[in-house]
Amino acid sequence: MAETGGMPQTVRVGTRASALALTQTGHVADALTALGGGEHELVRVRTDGDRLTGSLASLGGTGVFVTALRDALLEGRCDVAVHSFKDLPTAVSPGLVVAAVPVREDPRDALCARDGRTLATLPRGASVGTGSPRRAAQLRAARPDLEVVDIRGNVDTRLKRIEADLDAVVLARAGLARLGRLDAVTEALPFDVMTPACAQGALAVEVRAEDAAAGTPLARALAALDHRPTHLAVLAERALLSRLEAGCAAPVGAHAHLGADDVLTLEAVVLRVDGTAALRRTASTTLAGGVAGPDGADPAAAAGRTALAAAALGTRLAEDLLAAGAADLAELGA
Ligand SMILES: NCc1[nH]cc(CCC(=O)O)c1CC(=O)O
Repeated sequence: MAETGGMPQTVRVGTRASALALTQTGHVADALTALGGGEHELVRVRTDGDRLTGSLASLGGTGVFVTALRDALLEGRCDVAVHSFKDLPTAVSPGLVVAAVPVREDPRDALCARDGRTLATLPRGASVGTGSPRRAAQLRAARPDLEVVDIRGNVDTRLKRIEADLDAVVLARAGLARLGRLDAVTEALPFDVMTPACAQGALAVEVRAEDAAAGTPLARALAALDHRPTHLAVLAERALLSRLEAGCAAPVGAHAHLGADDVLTLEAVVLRVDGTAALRRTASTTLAGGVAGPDGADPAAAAGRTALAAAALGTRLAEDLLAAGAADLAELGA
C-alpha cells in the first residue's frame, strides 16, 4: 500500500456486490481497522460469477467469483480482497498472498426444510435443492429416495425456493450465519453425513505480496487477524483438493481440525456423483514445534515449516485416496 508523506492512505478493501460478500468483507475491514490497520473504504468489484446466471459447472468451474477481485488487487484498484476461501482456486496467484485467515465459522452444511423437517424426517421422494455435486452425492448416499434438484443463485434466492417449489435446500451454515439467516436452518448436518467443502466457512484475506511483508500497520493488522488453527486446517484441506486435481465442483469433502497437543486431523470423502459409492479416509500429523513455532526460533521460518507440515498431511491423504481409486470413482479430471 502506498504511503504519502508518512501518512498511511485509506485501505481500499475490494468486495463483490452480493449481500454475503458485503457482510463478510465489512466484518474483515472493520476488524483490520480495529487492529490498527488504518481507516478503510469498501470498493465494489463486479465479477463474472455475479453477472452470469448459468450453472456453476458450465461457467468453467473454479474461480469465477475470484478473478475480477484479483485483477483489481493486481491493478492497484484495491489493497485488500476478501474471498470465501472455498471459492478460491487452489493454484497460486503470482504476486498475491493470503495474508490472513480469520477464525472459521461453523463449517457444516445446513438443511433448510419446510415444516421443520430434518434429513431423517423429510417425506419420501422429497425435493431438495443444491447446485453442488458434493452435496448432491452425499444427499443421495443418505437418502436415495430424494429428488435432488439443481439450483442456482444467491442465498436469498435459494431460500425462497422452499416456499415456492422445493421441500428443502442445503446451504453452508456459515453463509446463513453471516447473513443473519440461521432461523432458516432446520438441521446442521453432521460431518459423517455431509462432509463440508474444503475451506467451507473460512475467509481468505488476500493482498499484494509486497504489502504482506512490508511491516506497515496493515501488515501488522493482517498478522493479528490471522487465526493460525483455522489457517493450518484450511491449508491441509486445500492441499488435498489440489493433489486430487479437483475443483470446488468435484464430489469431494474434507474437514481438518487442530486438536490438543498440536495434532492436526484431516478427514476426507470422495464420492461417486450418484452417491452409490464413497471412499472415506482420515489421517493425522503432529505439528512439530507447536502451532506458533518454538520459542526463540525464527518465527517466520517456524510458521513456514508448520504450514508445510499441514499441507503435507493433505497431500498424503489425497495420495491414499488416489491409490484407492478416487480419480475413477469421482471422475476427477474427466
Ligand atoms: N459457492 C458459494 C458459496 N461460497 C461461500 C459460501 C458461504 C459459506 C462459506 O463461507 O463457506 C457460499 C454459499 C453456500 O455454499 O451455501
